[in-house]
Amino acid sequence: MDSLTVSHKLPIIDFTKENLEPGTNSWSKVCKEAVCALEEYGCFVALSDKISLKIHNEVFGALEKVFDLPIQTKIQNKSTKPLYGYVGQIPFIPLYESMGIDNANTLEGIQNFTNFMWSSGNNAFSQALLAYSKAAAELEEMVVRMVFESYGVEKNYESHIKSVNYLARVMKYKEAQLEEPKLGFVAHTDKSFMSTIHQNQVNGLEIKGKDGQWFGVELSPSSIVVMAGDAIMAWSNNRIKSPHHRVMMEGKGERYSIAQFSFMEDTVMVETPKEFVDEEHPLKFKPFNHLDYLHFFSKEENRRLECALKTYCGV
Ligand SMILES: O=C(O)CCC(=O)C(=O)O
Ligand SMILES: [Fe+2]
Repeated sequence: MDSLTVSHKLPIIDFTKENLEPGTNSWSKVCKEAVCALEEYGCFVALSDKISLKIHNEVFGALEKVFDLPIQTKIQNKSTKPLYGYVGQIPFIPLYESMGIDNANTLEGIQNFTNFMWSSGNNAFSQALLAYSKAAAELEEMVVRMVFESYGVEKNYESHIKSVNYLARVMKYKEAQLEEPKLGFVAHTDKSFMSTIHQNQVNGLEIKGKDGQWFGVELSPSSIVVMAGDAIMAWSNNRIKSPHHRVMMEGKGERYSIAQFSFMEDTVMVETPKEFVDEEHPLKFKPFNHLDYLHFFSKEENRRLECALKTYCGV
């Protein structure tokens, strides 16, 4: 990183306040901070008491165990949905390995995954992941509610939440050896509506600011990054932009992280509410099916587009 990068710091927003309920002063304050940060950076760090130290320790203990399984077992993590299965052994990002757990905030979703990894399941793993996934989903839902409220479309919130599924991607990054490239994962924007990212004690996530500068994010055990994906960018008619981010393994130790992505169900379209469109703000993106967008992005020829969303459904 060059010296200019210290000029940015991702906003840290405190979600641990007591009675953080809609209608309270603390809610309005956090709401303002969250929407401001999303509009400026596309993401922020949330301090959350939903992620207790117990949940944090158990989830990363569980991740170490699953990544220790033989590669033949890990590649059993497959899905009919594109980009939902095992990813690893990629020559240009040799430090990276990850697996996907669909419907991660339900016991059924997690057990479906554990039954492929361990012939008789793994209850400790399932419970640890489920506790984390539910807490992260609750935090995301709170942020989504704040966004809908502050843009005056809270009437759409309940139906939005009912149409969301969560994919958790669990990740392991090996420590980069001397002379080895440090790139853990390539620069990209998330294809989700929104994402949450949590890590063990090893940093590595970097965000690209609006001015093009990359800067690092330092996280404590109770902090989670909340990040806008391409779908909220389309939904919000570009008010919130999905930020470019990457992982650089500069430090010591193995990094484990868990990114949880919300995707809209197949039965609904990602669509900009009419409230966001007027003469001054013409419609930027046509309505689209979220899974179809993933199919589009998963094609090799579309992976390096500057803005896949614009190519896919830009007006
Ligand atoms: O590991 C991380 O911190 C980020 C991973 C990520 O950006 C992703 O999986 O989309
Ligand atoms: Fe990402």
